[in-house]
Parts: sequence; C-alpha cells; structure tokens
Amino acid sequence: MAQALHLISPSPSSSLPTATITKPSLASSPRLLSFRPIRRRLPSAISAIIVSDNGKTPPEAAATIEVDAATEAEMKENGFRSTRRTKLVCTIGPATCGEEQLEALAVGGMNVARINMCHGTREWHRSVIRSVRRLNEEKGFAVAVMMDTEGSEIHMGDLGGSAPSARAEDGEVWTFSVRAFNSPLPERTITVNYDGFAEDVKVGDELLVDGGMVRFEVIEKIGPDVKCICTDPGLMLPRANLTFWRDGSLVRERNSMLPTISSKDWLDIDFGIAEGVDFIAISFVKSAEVINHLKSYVAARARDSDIAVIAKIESIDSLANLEEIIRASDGAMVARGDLGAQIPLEQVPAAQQKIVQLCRQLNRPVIVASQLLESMIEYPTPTRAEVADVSEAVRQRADALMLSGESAMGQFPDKALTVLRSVSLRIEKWWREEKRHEAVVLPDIASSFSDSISEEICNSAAKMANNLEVDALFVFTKSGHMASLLSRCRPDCPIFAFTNTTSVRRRLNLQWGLIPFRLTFSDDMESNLNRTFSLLKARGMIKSGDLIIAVSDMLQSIQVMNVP
Ligand SMILES: Nc1ncnc2c1ncn2[C@@H]1O[C@H](COP(=O)(O)OP(=O)(O)O)[C@@H](O)[C@H]1O
Ligand SMILES: C=C(OP(=O)(O)O)C(=O)O
Ligand SMILES: [K+]
Ligand SMILES: [Mg+2]
Repeated sequence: MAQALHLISPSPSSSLPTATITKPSLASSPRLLSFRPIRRRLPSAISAIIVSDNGKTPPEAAATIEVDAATEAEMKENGFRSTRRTKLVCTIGPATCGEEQLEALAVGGMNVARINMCHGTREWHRSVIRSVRRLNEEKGFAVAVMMDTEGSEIHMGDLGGSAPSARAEDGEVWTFSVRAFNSPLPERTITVNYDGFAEDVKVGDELLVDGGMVRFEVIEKIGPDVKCICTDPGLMLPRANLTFWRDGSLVRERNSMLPTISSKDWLDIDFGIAEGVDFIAISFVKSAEVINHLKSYVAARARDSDIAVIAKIESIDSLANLEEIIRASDGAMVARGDLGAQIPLEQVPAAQQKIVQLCRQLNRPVIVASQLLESMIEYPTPTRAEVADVSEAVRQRADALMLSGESAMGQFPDKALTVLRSVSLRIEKWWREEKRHEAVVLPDIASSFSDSISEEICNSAAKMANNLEVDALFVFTKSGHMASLLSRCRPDCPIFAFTNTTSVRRRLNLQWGLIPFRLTFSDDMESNLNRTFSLLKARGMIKSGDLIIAVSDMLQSIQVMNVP
C-alpha cells in the first residue's frame, strides 16, 4: 500500500492535497520535522499533515449528529476542555430499576448500566435493558448496557422469604447446606449453590462470607450439612460469595475445576446477545482460552453489533495469567470484591495499579470496581477514605469507575454518582493544572504495518495536542480503534470521537476521555470536517477559532486547524 504525505492549507474548505511528498522524503523534510508552532492561532502557511493511502470520493451523507444528552449538558456547563474524562458504570438493582431512577442516573452521568446476573430474574433484566434502550431513544442518552455473568463461584442462596439479610452473631452455630429447602428456611440455615461444598470443606476450615464481612469456622460435617460457628459477626446478604481457607491459604480444590462459564451463564449470554447488550463481563476468568471461546461464540451469533467481552480480574488464577487474559479481552475489570477475598487485602492496591497500567499499555479499557463508596449504601456522604480511593483510581487514569451496591440497593444512588462525578472532575483538573506528564511507557502494540501507522499517528497527534494546547482532538473512526489509541495516550484535551454506528458509539462510552458522536461520514475528510464543524457550531459545542487536531482511520492523517 503506497503511503503518501500531503500538505494542505489551513482552510478546511480549500481543496486537498496541495502538495504531495512521498514517504521516503519524510525524514529529509526539515520543514515537517520542525513543525511545532507554539501558538493557538495557526499561521497561514503549512497547517496540516495528512498521511493518506486513498483518495476515494465521498457519498453524500445525512446532516445529523448524535451525542449523549447528559454529556452535551456537561460540556456546555463546564466548557468542553473541562469535560469529565473518567467514565462511570452503575450497577442497576432494586433501588434504580424504575424508569425515573434510571433517567436520574443517566442525567447524573452514568455512561454504562450494569446488570449482575447473580441477582434478579431474566424478566427483570429484560425490563431494565429495555428501559435503558427506551431512555436512549426517547431522551437522547447513549447509555451502554453491560451484562455481568454469575460464574461458577460458590455463593449462598437466597435467605428465604423476603429476608433482605441475615445477621450472624459471635459464637452462633449456623448450618450451611447443599440440600434444597422449601421457603422459609429453618432457623440459622444457609443454602449453598455448589454441590461439592460439603465434601470439599474440612473441619477447622475458615469460611468467609463476602470476602470476610462475616467469618465462620467449620466445626462438624453431617452429610450435606456443614455446621459452622461464627467467629466474626456481621450481616449476610442474599447470594453472598463464600470462600474457604485452610492453614492461611484459600482452598481451591474441586471448585477450581468448575467451568468459568457455567451452563446457566451460557443461557444468560444467549439472552444478552438476543437483547443486544454492549458488553459482557465474565466473572472469575482463569485463562485467555475462555475469553477467546466466548469471543468467537459472540462473533458467530451477534451479527450486526459486535459485543465487547470484559474479563473480570478477581481470582488468583487471573492474576497468574494477567497479560494473556487482557490481550484476549476487549477490556478488563478490577473486581476488587472477590479479588480481596482471594488475595490478602493489603495486596489489592498493588494488583489494581498493575492491572490498570497493563490495560493502558495493551490498549484495553479498564474499570475499577467494588466498594468505592460502600458507606454510601447507608449514608448520604462518603468517608474521607472512600474519596481518597476514588481519587486514586482517577489518578491512575483508569477508564471507568463502577458503583455496585451503592447504586443497586443503596439509599443514595444519585448522590453516590455525584460523588464519583465531582471527584473525577476535580482530580482530572488538578492533573492538568499540575501538568503531570506521566512516566507510563506505552509500548508498540500494533500487529501490522497499517496498525503501526495508526498507532504512530495517534501518539503524535496526542503529543501535538498537549504541546499546542489544542481545544480538542477529533477522530473519525469506523471501528473505534483510532479513538481508543488516542484515549490510550490520555491527552490533556477531550477527544471527540465520530463514528458511523450506534453500537460502536455506545462501546466508546467505556473509554477514558472519549466523547462519542454518531455521525454519518464519508472517506472525504475535508467534507467530513466542514460538516462536523457546522453541526457542532449549530449545537453550540464548538466555536470559530477553537484549535483542533483531527485524525481519521479511513484517511490516515493528522490535521491541525482552527474552526472556521
Ligand atoms: N438485580 C438485582 N436484584 C436484587 N438485588 C441486586 C441486584 N443487583 C444487585 N443487587 C444487590 O446489590 C448488591 C451489590 O451488587 P453487586 O456488587 O453487583 O453484587 P454482589 O454483591 O453479588 O457481588 C448485591 O449484593 C445485591 O444485594
Ligand atoms: C465486581 C465484582 O463482581 P461481582 O459484583 O459480580 O461479585 C467484584 O467481585 O468486585
Ligand atoms: K457477577
Ligand atoms: Mg465478583
């Protein structure tokens, strides 16, 4: 493929190209290498560089542009240079499944709604997915939907009747049983979903509910029943996760042989594909194999839209195979809830930092999840420690933060979302003011020459954007790939990502700094830019004189210009 380097004039309305230099002369062109005007108004001379491999003529395109209504409001309120970069995921549950509650979260900045298949019925999940879709269509939001599988973890059953929780006190003896009971359950009895439970545990084992919120010691085994004495009292929630420890180590005997994707999960996945979810998050991933399997399964079934597969890093096995799992996935989640039950708690922060960094290097979006604002399940203000934790995740430049119980069943879901939003904005601003150019080394990740060109273009465009202090980066991308490469650089300015399809636009919602727009565009960058400028100007989202850098994946190029 012949790559040519073109120089064009600053006015997007002028014809392009005005000069063509073939690739080998790039290194010998001092004019290009010294192209670095430190001013915001462009000189009238050389204003843009385009590396192009095609010259197709454009079809005529529709004159509309779609952007998430809440993002648009945030941009107008804060000015687009200060638009929030960190994305927000909210778990939907009984506290937020109503139409009005969902709308309040969308208005509050929810980018992705997560449904957890551990809880609720399929009808319930269907109604949530459809409500989100309806909200998007009727109110102009672009909230994506993430389905999170149950996985083959060992967990307690429902508590019987309508009991929302059960309290275990110090010294009480409880029975954990794999028998099926009719509701209500006998007193101090908990059912367990894993048939091998009673065989796998041993007298003397320590049993942790929800990663240690409540602790028991196994004192006796009677067939399918396991008698345990409570050693650390606390509240047990329905379907809380169970782990057992022996001599200070997590026991992973037969349960480690259970499939990552259970037969129930496969049914849920079929359901998710049929309902057109945007992301499927896989619990307790152990290896890259399961991700590859699921990706081909999804590719064969979800014809029109491509569903992104997110690997939840929450087990010792996933840490052992971290890089290959992340490479195989479309994104990852630092699922600190279960991770903290499988490795000592004090190791979780370092694991988080490592996962976030690796995802950035490999260009995969990463979500930091669980207990970010846990106290807000009950209280309207977070603790100082929680705010510090959220700040740290933003400072690590994770793509997204997630609410779990805070939004699913807490008393203050909107307030919790507001805290995530305002802490994100504040820390991002602080970062830009301090001009902290991170020491993160971004390795080359391209797997082909063409990918390398895209990567170099994005790295250079992001660097130019910082040096020139441009107002925004524009990226015209069909697959979303160029947008993600720009996001990976975490530039100082926001990234306006224009894409043709609604599903790509929704998926970009999970990536740091991207403001996804749906726009019908052609291969002709000049006409794309002209149209985009006038559409955005009409919406009051940009103004004449704003300095932007535009890149595109059809016409691999970097253009620097003032909005006419
Ligand atoms: N669909 C749902 N129906 C009922 N309760 C839910 C639902 N989703 C979440 N919850 C509640 O919110 C809590 C936190 O959600 P999450 O962290 O996703 O699950 P878990 O605690 O099982 O890891 C759950 O423990 C559960 O009590
Ligand atoms: C996000 C997590 O997974 P789940 O809520 O499904 O247990 C977690 O364990 O932190
Ligand atoms: K889950
Ligand atoms: Mg988990």
